[in-house]
Amino acid sequence: MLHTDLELFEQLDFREDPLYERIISDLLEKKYSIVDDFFNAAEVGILRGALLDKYEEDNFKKAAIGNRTNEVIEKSIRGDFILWINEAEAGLAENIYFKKINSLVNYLNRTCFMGILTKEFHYAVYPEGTFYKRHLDTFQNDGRRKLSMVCYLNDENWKPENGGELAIYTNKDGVEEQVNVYPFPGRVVIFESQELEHEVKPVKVPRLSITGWLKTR
Ligand SMILES: O=C(O)CCC(=O)C(=O)O
Ligand SMILES: [Fe+2]
Repeated sequence: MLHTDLELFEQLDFREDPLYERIISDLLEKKYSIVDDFFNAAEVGILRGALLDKYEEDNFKKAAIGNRTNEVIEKSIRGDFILWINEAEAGLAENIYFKKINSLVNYLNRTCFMGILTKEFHYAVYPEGTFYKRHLDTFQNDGRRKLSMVCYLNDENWKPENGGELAIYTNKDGVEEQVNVYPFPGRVVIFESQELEHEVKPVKVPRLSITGWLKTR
């Protein structure tokens, strides 16, 4: 087999990353992965500050269901407010975010041929009393969504009693199981968009996050 110098260089350059390897094996095994402290407290603080500034400037809009050209606002299904993030216009906070996400995406593309070409992310605020009923993310009519990623930006005092847990419904040999993921700050949950139904339980204290999708086209 012939190698160009570049290919050889890329192989030498490759370093196995234990965290990313764990995410990949979780995804293969159970279709989801939960990583605590994907973002550290300082990073979460910066991201939360950026989110709150934009929220207070009234830049968020009620989230809709359906795809982006055929949106319907349905409060009985979801009650969050969102702001799409444009990577080309990313500020300091968003750059911190994308740096880490891009590193993961590069690793996934390099090691498991996932072919992730595009991403889309939005900030989300779930005010008190809101929720997002059980759904599949392809419900958004977007079959290109492969992996869903949610990063929680709540403050360090977040308690399970605040509600707003993400319930992921898994299926083991035809038996459904519910996995509850509490939205602790810095935690990231990644799951297969087309495989796992999930819901956000009613929140009792405003709940902050960045949600996004890694897509094949
Ligand atoms: O915020 C979460 O935990 C999940 C949000 C979600 O399911 C979505 O936006 O599609
Ligand atoms: Fe979802």
